[in-house]
Amino acid sequence: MSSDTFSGLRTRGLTVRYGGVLAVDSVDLDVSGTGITGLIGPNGAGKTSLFNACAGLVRASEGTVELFGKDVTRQKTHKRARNGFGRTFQRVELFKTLTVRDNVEMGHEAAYVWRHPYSLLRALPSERRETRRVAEEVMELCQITDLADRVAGSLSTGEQRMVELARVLAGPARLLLLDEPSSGLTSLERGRFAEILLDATNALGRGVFVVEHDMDLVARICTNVYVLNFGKLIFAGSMKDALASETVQRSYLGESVPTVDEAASEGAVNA
Ligand SMILES: Nc1ncnc2c1ncn2[C@@H]1O[C@H](COP(=O)(O)OP(=O)(O)OP(=O)(O)O)[C@@H](O)[C@H]1O
Repeated sequence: MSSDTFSGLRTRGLTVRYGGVLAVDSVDLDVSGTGITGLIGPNGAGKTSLFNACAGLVRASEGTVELFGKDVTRQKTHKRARNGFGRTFQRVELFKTLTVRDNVEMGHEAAYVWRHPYSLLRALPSERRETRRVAEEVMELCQITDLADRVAGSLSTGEQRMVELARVLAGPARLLLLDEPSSGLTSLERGRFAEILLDATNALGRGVFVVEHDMDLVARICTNVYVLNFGKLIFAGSMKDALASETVQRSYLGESVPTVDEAASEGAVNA
């Protein structure tokens, strides 16, 4: 691995095997801690396995994972979270019986628990004030302030996705790993999600690494993209170049990938 410090997520030779199945084959990533980077590929390409190996949910068979200059390859998930990772899952995972505000505040309180576990019982008044301030700020950015007192379980999937985003933004993570955030959303909701994600991560200076099947959404929000096929990286570069790449088009044969012209005509490519 090169010794220079990289501000984001860097993997070298990252490999994941499940018994005889080679799910991720010696992948090198340099995902910036700013802007939005996509990870795409056909079903079974190894995207979730790669994501999980980065977050520490799956053990790397070989290779290294570095986060903001720190080698986290042997660290457990919660330690990687302390080093800057935030994560959302394919299925929305909120505390369904709590209010939206409580869910979002919990994203912020997690940072205090690491510093002093007693905060679970009693937070300092200054911590409570800061938690409330941050929660209000991210709810505003995610346009869910009017839902703050609603119970999370009573919301639509689209609304719950925004709460999930607000919760991870309320935390200390510098790089957010979003696993298919548009899953279960209508096309109208996807457009709104894209706008809010771009604005909120820009405003807060966070980086995003996103696995997403919806190519229109990927083309709209991602500056750079990695493409996996059969566990191997087959493309790494700008979104514009990915849309123009024959290799990428071939790996998606049968799936709907917007052409460069289509993406540009929608004002989509975020170069
Ligand atoms: N726990 C597991 N045990 C054995 N094989 C697995 C396991 N998880 C994934 N695989 C296999 O590893 C390969 C990559 O799977 P993975 O879920 O990472 O791909 P993916 O690109 O995320 O797919 P999808 O887009 O369908 O979610 C596939 O061949 C899959 O069958």
